[in-house]
Amino acid sequence: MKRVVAQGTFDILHPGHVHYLREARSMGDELHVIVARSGNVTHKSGPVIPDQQRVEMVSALEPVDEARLGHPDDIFVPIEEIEPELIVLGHDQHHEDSVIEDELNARGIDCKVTRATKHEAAYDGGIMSSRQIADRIIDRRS
Ligand SMILES: Cc1cc2nc3c(=O)[nH]c(=O)nc-3n(C[C@H](O)[C@H](O)[C@H](O)COP(=O)(O)O)c2cc1C
Ligand SMILES: Nc1ncnc2c1ncn2[C@@H]1O[C@H](COP(=O)(O)OP(=O)(O)OP(=O)(O)O)[C@@H](O)[C@H]1O
Repeated sequence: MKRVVAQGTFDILHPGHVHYLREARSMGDELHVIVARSGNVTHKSGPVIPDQQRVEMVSALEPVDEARLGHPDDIFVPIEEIEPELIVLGHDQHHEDSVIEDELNARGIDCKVTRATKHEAAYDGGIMSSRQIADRIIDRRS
């Protein structure tokens, strides 16, 4: 069984998320998803959907075998628990591949890191970003 890990905020779901999770799942036999705690989403506006609700929605997606809320302080704790062979970073995730690889090595975790591809909308008007969906809601409701 090759376990693969994907991760992210997954605030307002869209086809870009489905693409990423399908691609990550295709790289192994079992897909585990770590959902970022809102307190750890500091590089952009925090999610509007509560932590447990984002986990519930990600768990319901077809490529996902298991989704869990991330650790509050140490992002490598769930990795140590899951013991994946591969971590699949999203195409635009701000984490540096080499920094994660170095920390995995430092902790003696035998796990590779790769990056997924970007998904473009397959039709006119598709919105492939939670932030853009939120912006449109604000725009249309104000
Ligand atoms: C390998 C890895 C493990 C992560 N584990 C956690 C975690 O345990 N807890 C958490 O809150 N976020 C975790 N994250 C999420 C990030 O710290 C960051 O919040 C996440 O990339 C969300 O931003 P994004 O949706 O823009 O990618 C992890 C990210 C990576 C790459
Ligand atoms: N269009 C897309 N194509 C491929 N992967 C995507 C796409 N959008 C998001 N992802 C991936 O899904 C994971 C979770 O993404 P995230 O929750 O940051 O969504 P987002 O829509 O990019 O958010 P925001 O618009 O708020 O920045 C990340 O690994 C990200 O790279």
